[in-house]
Amino acid sequence: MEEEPPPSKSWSIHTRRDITAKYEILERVGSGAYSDVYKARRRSDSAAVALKEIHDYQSAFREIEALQTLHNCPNVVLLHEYFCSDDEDAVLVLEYLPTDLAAVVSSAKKDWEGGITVGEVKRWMVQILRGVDACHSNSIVHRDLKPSNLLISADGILKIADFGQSLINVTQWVSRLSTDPYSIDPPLPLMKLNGYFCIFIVIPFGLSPRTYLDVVSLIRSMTTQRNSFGYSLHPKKVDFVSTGTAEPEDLRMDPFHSYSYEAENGRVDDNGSLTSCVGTRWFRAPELLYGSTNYGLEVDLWSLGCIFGELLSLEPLFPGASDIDQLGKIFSILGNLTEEAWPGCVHLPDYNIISFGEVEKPSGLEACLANRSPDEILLIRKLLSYDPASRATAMELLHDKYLNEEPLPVPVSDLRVPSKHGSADEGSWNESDSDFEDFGPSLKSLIHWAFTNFTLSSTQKSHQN
Ligand SMILES: Nc1ncnc2c1ncn2[C@@H]1O[C@H](COP(=O)(O)OP(=O)(O)OP(=O)(O)O)[C@@H](O)[C@H]1O
Repeated sequence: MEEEPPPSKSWSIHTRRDITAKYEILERVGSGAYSDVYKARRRSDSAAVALKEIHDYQSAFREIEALQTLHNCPNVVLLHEYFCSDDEDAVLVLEYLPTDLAAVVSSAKKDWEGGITVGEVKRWMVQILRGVDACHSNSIVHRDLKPSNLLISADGILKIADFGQSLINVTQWVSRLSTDPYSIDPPLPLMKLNGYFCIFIVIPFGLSPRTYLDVVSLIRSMTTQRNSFGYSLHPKKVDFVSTGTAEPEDLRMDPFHSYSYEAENGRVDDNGSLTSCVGTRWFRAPELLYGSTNYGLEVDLWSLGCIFGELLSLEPLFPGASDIDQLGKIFSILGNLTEEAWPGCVHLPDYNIISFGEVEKPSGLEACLANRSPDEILLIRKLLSYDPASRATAMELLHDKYLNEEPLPVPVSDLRVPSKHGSADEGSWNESDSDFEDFGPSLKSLIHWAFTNFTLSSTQKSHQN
């Protein structure tokens, strides 16, 4: 009798000998816009791992770069290893984390009398802030912070995951350029940041995944040497940033901005136009909703405000059904976005394109966070500031009075950790839009962009001097 083909046959990951030799694939545990995630058992020691098969190579590279940079951060998911070849999807081997913060909120809402205790809320917040602080200290913008991307181990350790949209904040580095990249022969853009030399490389579109990663590891493994300008590169003090997936014109405006087609209901926008859509709508900062192309790490801080608000109220703060509705929901609570609230906001690309009626009496955060203490509301307000520069940083919040006074954060071992289940909210998370990257043109024009920017920075610097 002919044998039934195993159901796994259609899953490409099951045909990957290099992977199946080391890991026994057990079941699919999740999927996102770019990936399928499987639970697996490592054959050598039976440890549970997650195999994340990423169908978009740019997203895979971003995630690999970010997780390598953040390796050993206790509140960031651990990347054990990855598999990558020219003609197959990248597969990341991650520590397996069985649940997430969305499940905590959902369980608290449905099953926990009194919801999440203040001590628990504080412990979740501290863990999230530590993870975000690690990202931001490494100039990594996550850009898609939301409860379902905050994974949790069975013993209550929260870890930030899904760095597929993350980017290194090139703008910040370029503006802090303190050496002349043109003095290096052969020309290699070199930046110095906090005593670290950073090499700026432009990755051309079309480079095969294998070659890309070879280039990356070559740069990482550079040994100590003196270049013609007299700077020595220490292997542990060399990092790199890469880009190369957008039009040079676009990059000129925003080096780390990911231009994308916004997918609504699983399809590309009717007009097919490029948008500045990153992150999940409910957690998206107003500057992004208004099409900003020079945003910074602060977009994550707005998302944190939304996440913390949800931890306190067990409801999403701004559950917008479209981008316009999203802004409408924000204004109805916080008031209109005006020059008074954020000087310069009128210059946001879409500010004069989208108009809203005046909200005479915004309901205020107090209305959404009924029964919460003034300190809790104040903490959320520090994050949900319209002016990105006024948002509290993750480090500042870790020192916030609220988190350091009684009741103190409970020990991690006292946290209630629900198993992950199909919650009522799940559809809502999935409802979030996703981005499909558009890859850009030639290496030559990208390099041109990089050098133009470096010229500007150098010129600005010499003017200052
Ligand atoms: N390390 C892990 N351990 C256990 N499950 C995981 C892990 N990583 C991801 N998952 C599961 O897989 C799902 C999809 O993963 P992830 O969010 O990283 O993918 P994505 O394609 O980038 O998703 P999104 O559409 O949200 O951007 C997660 O919601 C989670 O359920």
